[in-house]
Amino acid sequence: MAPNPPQPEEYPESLRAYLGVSLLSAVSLDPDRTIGHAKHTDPDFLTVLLQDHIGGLQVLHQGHWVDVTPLRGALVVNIGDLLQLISIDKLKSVEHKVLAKSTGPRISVACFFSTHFQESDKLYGPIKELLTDDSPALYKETFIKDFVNCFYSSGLGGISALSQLRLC
Ligand SMILES: O=C(O)CCC(=O)C(=O)O
Ligand SMILES: [Fe+2]
Repeated sequence: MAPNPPQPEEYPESLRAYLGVSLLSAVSLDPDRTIGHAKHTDPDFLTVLLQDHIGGLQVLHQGHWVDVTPLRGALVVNIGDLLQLISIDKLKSVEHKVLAKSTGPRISVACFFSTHFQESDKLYGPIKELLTDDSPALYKETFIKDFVNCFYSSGLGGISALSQLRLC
């Protein structure tokens, strides 16, 4: 029998404080009902994606949309906006979208790492150790709840929540 997965309160404190807990969400796309999932970056720290064999996920790479080949059992790890914010652009969130395929309905399982599922009054800004004269702060500090609210009020494809916090 598979062991029970650790519960969020069992995660190491350092991981919980930075990346938060995860939310699992199944995303299904039926080609008869939709053309896909609009382009966006994820408003979290990391997203781990399990896909099926249908495919459809594309990432923007050097100005071109590139298909992510669906590999059975492979996990796709996307960097989210909050990791870009705290790493002051050392790690960049990936723009992605999903196209519905005529070959059939598609199911993916996304695990979003963020802290907005728990009450927190922590302000997120640049990791202090990364700040130097050549690498100054690029974004205003933010509460995760404000960041996520901004993401949802901008809508997919709108002005990203991250760019609204950009200092220069
Ligand atoms: O279904 C996928 O492969 C990606 C879904 C996604 O980008 C999201 O839920 O943020
Ligand atoms: Fe996404």
